[in-house]
Amino acid sequence: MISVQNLTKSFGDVRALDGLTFHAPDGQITGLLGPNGAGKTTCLRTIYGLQKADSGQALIDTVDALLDPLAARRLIGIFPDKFGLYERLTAQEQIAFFAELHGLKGAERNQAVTAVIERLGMTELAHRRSAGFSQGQRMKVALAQAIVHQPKHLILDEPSRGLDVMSTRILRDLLRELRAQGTCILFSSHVMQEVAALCDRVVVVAQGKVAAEGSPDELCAMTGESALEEAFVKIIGTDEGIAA
Ligand SMILES: Nc1ncnc2c1ncn2[C@@H]1O[C@H](COP(=O)(O)OP(=O)(O)OP(=O)(O)O)[C@@H](O)[C@H]1O
Repeated sequence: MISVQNLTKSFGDVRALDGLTFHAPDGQITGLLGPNGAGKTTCLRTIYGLQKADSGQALIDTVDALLDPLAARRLIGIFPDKFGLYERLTAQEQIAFFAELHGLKGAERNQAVTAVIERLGMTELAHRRSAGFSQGQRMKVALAQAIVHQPKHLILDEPSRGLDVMSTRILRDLLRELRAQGTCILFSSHVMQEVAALCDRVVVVAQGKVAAEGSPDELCAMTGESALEEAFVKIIGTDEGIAA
């Protein structure tokens, strides 16, 4: 479970997070939906312990990410907004490196790496260096890195950007499978279709705070709209920064 309480964060005059509070339960996919600049990435970076909030609390199970960012990170798999790969490493070496960072060693590490490569259908890529990989191939390596240690929590920042239909489907199938296994999945997006297709719960963020939350159906009912896109526009009062 990931729980965010009253997070605030300012960059100079910009208030990126302004008392953000929400809860992402285990075994559910929670989507942070908001226009450009709403504070989604800042929130995810805070939960992952990459950024210190000015005040508030981000709990991963019982671990406070602001007090103990390293412990928080161990409980989470992260699919970041910009995934840099080590171009000289093969996909397999790259994934093994991340497995080691998460404390897996020897036979346990090798088994975990082989399992994730098979699960994501990457066998043909495994021994190729990542220089020259397509966007979809890069996505698979980044995803494999994020889940190789079988984290109980998975955070994804705009996961389907730049992906073709096949890669998007692989990603969605995997997220649904992980949800069924009880993983707490939190992802940010400003793509309406992605959120409507995947999320059990949607947290609508605008100007660093929660503007509304609920299932896609609840948000539609709340606003008297039949489509999530229209509901969203009604909630935040503009369609700027949102993709269908
Ligand atoms: N390191 C930083 N320095 C200065 N301002 C920042 C920094 N990081 C974020 N901001 C500002 O904080 C606000 C929230 O940014 P954030 O990246 O969290 O939004 P977002 O919802 O992820 O947007 P997008 O959908 O465009 O990625 C924006 O106004 C942004 O310009």
